[in-house]
Amino acid sequence: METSTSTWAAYTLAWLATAAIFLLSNHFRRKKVLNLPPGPKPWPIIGNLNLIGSLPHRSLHQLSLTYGPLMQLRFGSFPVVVGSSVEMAKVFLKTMDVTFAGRPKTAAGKYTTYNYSDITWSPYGKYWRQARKMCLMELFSAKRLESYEYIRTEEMNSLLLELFKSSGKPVLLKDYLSTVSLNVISRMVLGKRYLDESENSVVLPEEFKKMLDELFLLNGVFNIGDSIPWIDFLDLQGYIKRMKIVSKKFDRFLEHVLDEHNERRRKHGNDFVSKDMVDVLLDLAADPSLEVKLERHGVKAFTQDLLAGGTESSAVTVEWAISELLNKPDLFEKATEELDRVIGQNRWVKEKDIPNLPYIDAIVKETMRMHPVAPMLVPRCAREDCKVNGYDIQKGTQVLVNVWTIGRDPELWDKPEEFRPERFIGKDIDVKGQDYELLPFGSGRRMCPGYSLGLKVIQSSLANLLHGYKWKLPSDMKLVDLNMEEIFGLSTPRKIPLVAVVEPRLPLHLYSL
Ligand code: HEM
Repeated sequence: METSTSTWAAYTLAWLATAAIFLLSNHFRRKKVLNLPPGPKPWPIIGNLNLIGSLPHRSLHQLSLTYGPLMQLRFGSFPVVVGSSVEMAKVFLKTMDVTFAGRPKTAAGKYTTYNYSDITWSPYGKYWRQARKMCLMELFSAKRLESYEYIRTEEMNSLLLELFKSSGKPVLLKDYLSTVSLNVISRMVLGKRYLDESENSVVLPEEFKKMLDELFLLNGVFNIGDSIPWIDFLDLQGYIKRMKIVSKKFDRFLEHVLDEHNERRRKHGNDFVSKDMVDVLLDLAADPSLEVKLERHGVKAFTQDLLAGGTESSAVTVEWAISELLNKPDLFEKATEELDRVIGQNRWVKEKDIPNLPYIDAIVKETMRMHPVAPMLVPRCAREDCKVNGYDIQKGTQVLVNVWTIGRDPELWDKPEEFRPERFIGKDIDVKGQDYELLPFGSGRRMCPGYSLGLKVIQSSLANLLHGYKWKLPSDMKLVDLNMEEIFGLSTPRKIPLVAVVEPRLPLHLYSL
């Protein structure tokens, strides 16, 4: 009996030893065979998170100077690959776009976008493809954008009037800009300003702007729990708590919007005509032929994406443009010389004038080169194991394309630290995802679907702000005091919002719009 027990024990031991050797050898063979891109050595548990500061695009830029344009790091337990050159951007966003068209799973996607039901965070697949088709055919078609031009003009006029009322006094520019963007997008998406105090709204405009700022920040931050999942429940930075709070506030607002839209639909019966983007989304949600059903939470998630995407980014870009120009007064002169020559002193700039204003266009491009709203785009994710430049990239690896680094590459740009719009004059470089040295909207399948709306709002607000007003810093501030630092989130605004003083520069009758 004793002999048979010890025989069994010996058998089991031998079996376990063989299994362990097999598993270990497999593990080492796999490790040896994988040829990962170069990168800093990761620490246990935290990986390379210790190397990432509060401005991650700058930290990764520094690392890329050591490890090259294709490097691999570990954020906690997850591999992250960073592309920092035109060639790498082309590989990730063009040549191998389908492979890298995924998005990583993040707490932000889960808690703030109805469990990845929006466009930005939804995984690559039928649902997302259908969403993009809706954007292309319905929401952002040239015809639809044109049909909303009158909204953009009315809102622009009210910005120009409001600024006139504050002439000579210090103004917080971003507040004015985000009001215009919010009103434009709100009227296009929701059918009315909604956030007017006079409209008895569920959320006041100031509160809504704070909600958007919070949403943008939380969608861009490095939440440690995303990288080290087993401590996720501790919510060490408190971000998840904040995500839940902000998404509850959005949900209350979006529920109200959908109820009102459905009520209007019921009231008009068969005579109902869709007039805004929520109507279009509700039409699609009711369409039985849709390949993937669009549920109520999907309509809410899309609506939130459109409101968020459309408000913050344009305001941030115009604020940076004016800040850079304040730093270089001679550029103001060049811009106003062009405006006076092309538009004249007796009218405001219209959207159709933009193609005739190459210097304004160059200022916008130069601002987007130096201050891309999303300096590393929105993270992508490898959908399968693959090879890039001979290196192995494993399925699930997060991919960042550092367009901030590309914008500072001295081999591409002469004196890249200088704000010089002239560099774009006579050059055939555009921002629409075809020229990989300038990708403020990304490129490829996941490129920003709202880019043409964003560009229209940015170009015409900047042109009119420069045409209609002289800009200076408040009298108690000198140029050297103008802090040009940024903060990181899903957008990258000025750390200290710009305060400036405006004086009208056109005949006064033009300001009674
Ligand atoms: C200055 C204006 C804007 C800038 C700089 C900007 C920038 C970007 C960038 C860099 C991306 C990620 C692209 C990628 O992953 O390759 C993106 C995605 C997106 N943007 Fe924009 N955007 C702007 C305006 C807008 C507007 C006006 C809207 C909608 C009203 C919008 C909606 C979106 C959406 C829904 C996505 C996610 C696309 C997807 O994952 O398929 N954006 N944007």
